[in-house]
Amino acid sequence: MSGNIQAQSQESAGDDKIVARNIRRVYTIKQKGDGGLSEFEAIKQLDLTVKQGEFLVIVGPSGCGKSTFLDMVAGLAKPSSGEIFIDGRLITGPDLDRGIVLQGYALFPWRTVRKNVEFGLEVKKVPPKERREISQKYIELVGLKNFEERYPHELSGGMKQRVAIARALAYDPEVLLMDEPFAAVDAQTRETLQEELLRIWEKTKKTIIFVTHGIDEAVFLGDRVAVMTANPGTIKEVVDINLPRPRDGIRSSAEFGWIRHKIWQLLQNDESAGAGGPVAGQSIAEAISSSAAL
Ligand SMILES: Nc1ncnc2c1ncn2[C@@H]1O[C@H](COP(=O)(O)OP(=O)(O)OP(=O)(O)O)[C@@H](O)[C@H]1O
Repeated sequence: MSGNIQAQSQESAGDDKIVARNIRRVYTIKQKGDGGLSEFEAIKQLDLTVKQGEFLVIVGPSGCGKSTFLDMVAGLAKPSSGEIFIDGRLITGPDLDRGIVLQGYALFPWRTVRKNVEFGLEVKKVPPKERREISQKYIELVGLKNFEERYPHELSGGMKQRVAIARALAYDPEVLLMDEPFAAVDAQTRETLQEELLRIWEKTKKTIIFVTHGIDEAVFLGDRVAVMTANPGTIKEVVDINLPRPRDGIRSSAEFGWIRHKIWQLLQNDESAGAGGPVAGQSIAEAISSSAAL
C-alpha cells in the first residue's frame, strides 16, 4: 500500500473505484484595499461515485470547480471538508495509481518523446530495457512511431498531447484524470484524439475522469456525464449516456442529438454563472459550446 493512502481509512469499495463524499472546498482570498482575508466557497456538497473501468465526464460553466475537484482526486489539493476514496482508501496525496493529463501539455522540453514517456517508469525504478519496451508500446499506441527522438518543440500541438497521454499511460495508473486535455488543438485533431482515447480506454480498461467544456465531446466519450453548476460548484445531475460502443459515426445520430440537447438544457437552466461565465446575451450552454469550438 502506498504511503499516501491511510490504511486506517479503509471502507468497503465493491466496484466503486472513486467515491467523493460531501466535498467542500474553500479558498482564502485577500481583499483589495485593506488586504483583509475572506473565504470563497468554490465547491459545496459535492457527491460523486465513479465505477471501476468507467469513463466519467464532468461538464460545467467556467469557474464551477471542475479543476479544483480533479486536483483533489489527484491528491494535489485537499478538500476543506468531506472525503475522497480510491478503492475504499482515503486519498491524502498524489500517487502513481493516478495519472494526470492537463491542458497545455506540460511536457519536459529538454527530454525527447521517448524520455518524456519514460519519466514515470524512471520514478518507479523500472530497469532501462523494460522501460524502453514499455515506452515503445505506448508511443506506438498513440500513433507516434518514428517520432521517438523528437523534442517537444519539434512536435505539433496534437502530437504533444499524444505524448502527454502516452506518458500518463506508460506507468500503468489505474485511474486517468484528464483536465481539458484536447482544449488547445484544432477541431479535427480533437476528434482524432477523442477516437484514439476511446480505443486506448477500451484496450486498457482504465477508470477515467475527463473534464471538458464541450458538450459534444462529453456525450461522445462518456459512460456518464456529470453536469456541474457554479456558485458554489456542485453536481446538478449525472446523465447516463446509453449510446452503443464503438461510437464511430454516432455524432450524426438522433440519440446523440437528444442527449446533447438534454445536457444543453441542464446548463441553460442553470441560473448561476461562473466567474468566467457567459458574456451578455449568451447563455451558459452557448458559452461552453463556443469556447470548446464544437
Ligand atoms: N488558488 C485559488 N485561490 C482562490 N480562488 C481559486 C483558486 N483556484 C480556483 N479558485 C476559484 O475557485 C473556483 C473554481 O475554479 P476552477 O479552476 O476549479 O474552475 P473550473 O470549473 O475548472 O473553471 P474553467 O472551466 O474555467 O477551467 C473559481 O471561482 C476560481 O476563481
